[in-house]
Amino acid sequence: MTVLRAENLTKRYGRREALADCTLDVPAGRVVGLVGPNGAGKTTLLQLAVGMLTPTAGTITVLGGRPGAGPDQLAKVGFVAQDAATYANLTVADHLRFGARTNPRWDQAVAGERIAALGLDPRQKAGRLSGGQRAQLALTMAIAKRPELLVLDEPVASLDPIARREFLRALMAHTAEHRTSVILSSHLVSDLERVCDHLIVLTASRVRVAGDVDELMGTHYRLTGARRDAADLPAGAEVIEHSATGRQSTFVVRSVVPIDDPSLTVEQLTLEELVLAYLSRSVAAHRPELEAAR
Ligand SMILES: Nc1ncnc2c1ncn2[C@@H]1O[C@H](COP(=O)(O)OP(=O)(O)OP(=O)(O)O)[C@@H](O)[C@H]1O
Repeated sequence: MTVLRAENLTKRYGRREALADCTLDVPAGRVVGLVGPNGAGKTTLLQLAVGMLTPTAGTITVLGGRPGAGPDQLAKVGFVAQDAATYANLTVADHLRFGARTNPRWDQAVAGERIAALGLDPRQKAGRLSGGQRAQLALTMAIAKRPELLVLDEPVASLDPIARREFLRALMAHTAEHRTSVILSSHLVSDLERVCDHLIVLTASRVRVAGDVDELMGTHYRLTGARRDAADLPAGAEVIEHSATGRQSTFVVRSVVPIDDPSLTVEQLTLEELVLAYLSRSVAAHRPELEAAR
């Protein structure tokens, strides 16, 4: 089953393209990491997925339905926005009561346990919580809804390192137990490396690469050897990043067939290195003088 399918999905604000020609097919049951620089279009894609925005062109379906189309669709998707929106004048307990009234599959036990484990005072008003505590409250609301898909826009950005680790651990435990699909955006690639099994890299409004992490790790390589042009690499190797020092060339390539060239040293990449290669390619494309100087 597909959790999110997008075909030529485009969102424009006037003449500015926030997302362009995005085609994706994300299988269910994955924890998807959405990564890209500021302004790449991550929030736009997530808001299209939950129905807060409508496409300018193209289509998007989530769990087989149109995002935001009616109560059934809304109940299936939990969303935590970048600013972890909560109601400043409502207490933590009010939030849980509100969640129980408005969500048909609400799990009060899960909500209560999480609030207790976090040490949050149920009588505290949300406006008096710290940014990180508000993020935790918003995540609790989203989890207790028992959604089939959790969409989290930079959920750990406001958390300290320990809280971040706990947050991701709780998220993983929950998704494993309830088989929830998750799409989360983050700038912290090392966090994504720990928790994600599917990756989408978005730069300058476009999807640069998307796929299961295992598949991506098995088709990307670092090649090092005597200085040469990209044209002299084995057939089928798509160059993602290229640098040269003195007599040596280094390439990050994507290739579906194994690289068999004794004049090259072939190494596996970490997920972080793979992501950085795509991000730096996008920087080079926007600053051609950098590429020329390499
Ligand atoms: N309401 C809006 N009106 C006009 N332009 C917008 C609007 N919302 C977003 N944009 C533009 O769309 C582009 C993508 O924005 P988006 O918020 O999706 O990026 P992002 O990848 O989530 O960035 P960040 O990592 O900084 O949160 C940006 O150029 C942004 O300025």
